[in-house]
Formats: sequence, structure tokens, C-alpha cells
Amino acid sequence: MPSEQYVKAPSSPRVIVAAVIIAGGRVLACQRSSPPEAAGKWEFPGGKVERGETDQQALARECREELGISVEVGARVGPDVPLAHGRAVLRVFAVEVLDGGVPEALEHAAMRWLAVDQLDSVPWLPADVPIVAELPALLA
Ligand SMILES: Nc1nc2c([nH]c(=O)n2[C@H]2C[C@H](O)[C@@H](COP(=O)(O)OP(=O)(O)OP(=O)(O)O)O2)c(=O)[nH]1
Repeated sequence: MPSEQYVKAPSSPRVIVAAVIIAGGRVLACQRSSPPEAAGKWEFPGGKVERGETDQQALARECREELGISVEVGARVGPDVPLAHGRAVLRVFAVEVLDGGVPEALEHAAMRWLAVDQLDSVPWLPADVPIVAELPALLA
């Protein structure tokens, strides 16, 4: 038996937070520019929660960095979705844009505002599919 100091505590999966932003009955979808295996796929803006941040702080930071907007983070959308490698989960929140901000694609290859009948018009990252399934109710 290894002594106690060598027994590794199971590490909890890393959390990736992402934002559902709805305006005028459309949701904002963003096209990744990297890494190569994800480039061209579509996602919700967001990123990794860093050490010492709450989910909400991380998502507000990512929205500033990626879209140049201030947001208030609201309710969860959908379940935690495990990412394929099992070391992270995707956690999505509805967010409200503050101060009349207009999202810009500062880090993404492209951005689109999708109406409910356009949700299947882009190739989403696989983990986003169960989140996209929740959107018709929110866009109604
Ligand atoms: N932002 C975002 N990431 C997603 C989504 N769906 C999904 O599978 N992912 C994956 C892709 C990446 O493997 C990971 C997020 O990484 P990221 O590169 O956006 O994170 P980050 O902004 O913190 O990047 P970095 O500082 O490490 O460069 O989560 C989604 O809807 N939004």
C-alpha cells in the first residue's frame, strides 16, 4: 500500500463556463478559430474558470475578453456536459448584456445571431448539442 502522502485525491473536473446571449429572439453563436481540431466549429462564448474565480466572475471576464461587453450572469441553461476527455465539464449560463453593449468577435473567426429555425445551421461543438436543445424554449 502506498503511504498516505502518495494517495492522490480524485481531482474534480475543470469547469468551462459559457454564455447564452439572446437578443431580439436570436442567440449568439461564435465560430472557433483554434485549436485546429475545433476550428470552424461553433460554440457559446466562454472559457475556463481560473483559480480563485467564481463561475460568474470567469464568465464575465470571458465576455469582456472575447466580445468586449459587460454582462450580468443569470440562470443556468441545461445540465453540466462532460467534455469528451472527461477532465472538464461545460456549464452554460444565460447572460444579460449591460450598458447597451454590442458583442464583437474579438477572438472568434465569426459570429452569428441565430433564430430558432437556424439553430441547426452551424456545426456545433459536440458538447454544445444538449445545450442547443434547450434553446427553443428560451427563444420562444
Ligand atoms: N468557450 C467554450 N468552450 C467550449 C464550448 N463547448 C466546448 O466543448 N468547449 C470546449 C472547447 C475547449 O476545449 C474548452 C474551452 O477552452 P477555451 O480555449 O475556450 O478556454 P479559454 O478561453 O480559457 O482559453 P485559454 O486561456 O486556455 O487559451 O471547452 C463552448 O460552448 N464554449
